[in-house]
Amino acid sequence: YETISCYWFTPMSIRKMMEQQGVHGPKPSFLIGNIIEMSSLVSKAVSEDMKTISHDIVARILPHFVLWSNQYGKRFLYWNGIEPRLCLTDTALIKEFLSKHNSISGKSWQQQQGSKHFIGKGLLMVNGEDWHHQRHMVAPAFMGERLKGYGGYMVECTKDMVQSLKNALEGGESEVEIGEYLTELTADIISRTEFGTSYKKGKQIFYLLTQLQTRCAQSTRHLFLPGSRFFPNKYNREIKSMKKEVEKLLKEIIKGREDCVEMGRSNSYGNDLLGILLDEMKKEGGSLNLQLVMDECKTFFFAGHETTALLLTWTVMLLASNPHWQDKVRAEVKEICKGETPSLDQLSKLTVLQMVINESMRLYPPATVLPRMVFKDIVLGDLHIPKGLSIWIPVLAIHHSEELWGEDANEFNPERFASKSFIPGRFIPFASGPRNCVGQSFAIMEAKIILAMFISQFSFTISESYRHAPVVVLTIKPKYGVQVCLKPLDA
Ligand code: HEM
Repeated sequence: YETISCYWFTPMSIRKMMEQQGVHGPKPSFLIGNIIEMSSLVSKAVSEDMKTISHDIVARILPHFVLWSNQYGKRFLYWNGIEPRLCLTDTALIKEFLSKHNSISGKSWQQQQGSKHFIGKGLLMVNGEDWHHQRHMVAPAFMGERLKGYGGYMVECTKDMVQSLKNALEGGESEVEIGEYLTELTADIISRTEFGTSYKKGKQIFYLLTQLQTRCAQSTRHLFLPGSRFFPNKYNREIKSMKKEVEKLLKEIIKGREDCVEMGRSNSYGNDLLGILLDEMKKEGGSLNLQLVMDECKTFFFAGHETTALLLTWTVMLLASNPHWQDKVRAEVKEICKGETPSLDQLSKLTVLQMVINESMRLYPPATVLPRMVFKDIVLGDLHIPKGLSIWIPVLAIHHSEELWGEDANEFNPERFASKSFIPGRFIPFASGPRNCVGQSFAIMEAKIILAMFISQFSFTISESYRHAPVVVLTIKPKYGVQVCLKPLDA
């Protein structure tokens, strides 16, 4: 009875309840919901590259949203397998939901299962009390003086990237795929932030983790099918051995720190994120165990590495194809930083750069959707939301809405961020409310340092070989990377 109730009665009663409130949507098929329709719409939409560099990408990335919102209105209900999802684009309701109902909503079972082998019970995937506790423990690592302390790593790592780009140019290359360089750079930075001097081993761990993430995504593709996690799976053995390898390396770093303290060579576990986690693990009554420390390290790499690399890659693409804005940013950096590497005080004065970064995250938000499951019945505006319903916030569609941003919503126009008075809730690249991105200030500081240093060393144009083809694989990516032609400015 429980199984039938879980797979049939409960979803159907949720559907009926939402229909009574005027929320309709596409008819679901038994067990698979609307998954087949969704994936065929998406594969058709991305089957061809875009003909020009147009930012009108909602119909390409979220074709199901476009189809169903035209058919059923701004709020509609669709089914990810047996999981009913309410699509919500009303910015006032989104703001209310993310700020007021955080304690009784969170990550769904499907999301947790899909990521359990690579980030386990780290901050991104936990709910309730565990989330509250973990968030309060790690948040100080990304605030105030500690945050400022990471600036030096960011500058050092960026200098290395600038040097490798110069070497590539001297070696005869005039065109580079900038995404590769920026991904390597953000991996370096997060590895130093987490592991300090052990960052080389940290990076080795993270390479393995990236492979593990791909394997986990492949092996959980059918998770929406009830019982599928028990199916024999060709990836399972590989996942197990990669996970073991990652955790063996993490344990080696942790053991090294413990030995240093025990032998009296150091009186603390370190000033980096790992140090904070180990302090909590070692303190009397501390709530962390070794597994959680490792899950948290993996989570921060996963959440903070690719997102920032993509923000940077899309921003370079936008500046390469909008030379007027590239010149404006360069002039600002020159005026404020006077040819030196940017200091932390100068970063807040780089307002044109901040406007460009915002516009880049508006057009290409690395996290295109925010799914949150509701664990208790709630009232949200005029809607009664039953427990078990997922709220699905299509960030990309909200960021491109003409109703919210005006007729030029699909154009690159950083000027729109010159005024700070914009409707709350319509710009949410880092989510909002208590469960927003804990690394938001870190990411902005990192992006500003890297872009300021890059733009004062090189001028760049988009290469003829660049093919505009944004696709979503968890985050929004350029399918073939971003090829730019670089010219060193000091040449
Ligand atoms: C441009 C860069 C970034 C973007 C656009 C971004 C975006 C987001 C978003 C939208 C969320 C909410 C996800 C959800 O609840 O479903 C999130 C959460 C999170 N982000 Fe970021 N992020 C960025 C960079 C970073 C960095 C650099 C770090 C770490 C150093 C980081 C660590 C995290 C963590 C740990 C969470 C989970 C927070 C929680 O659940 O309490 N992020 N991020």
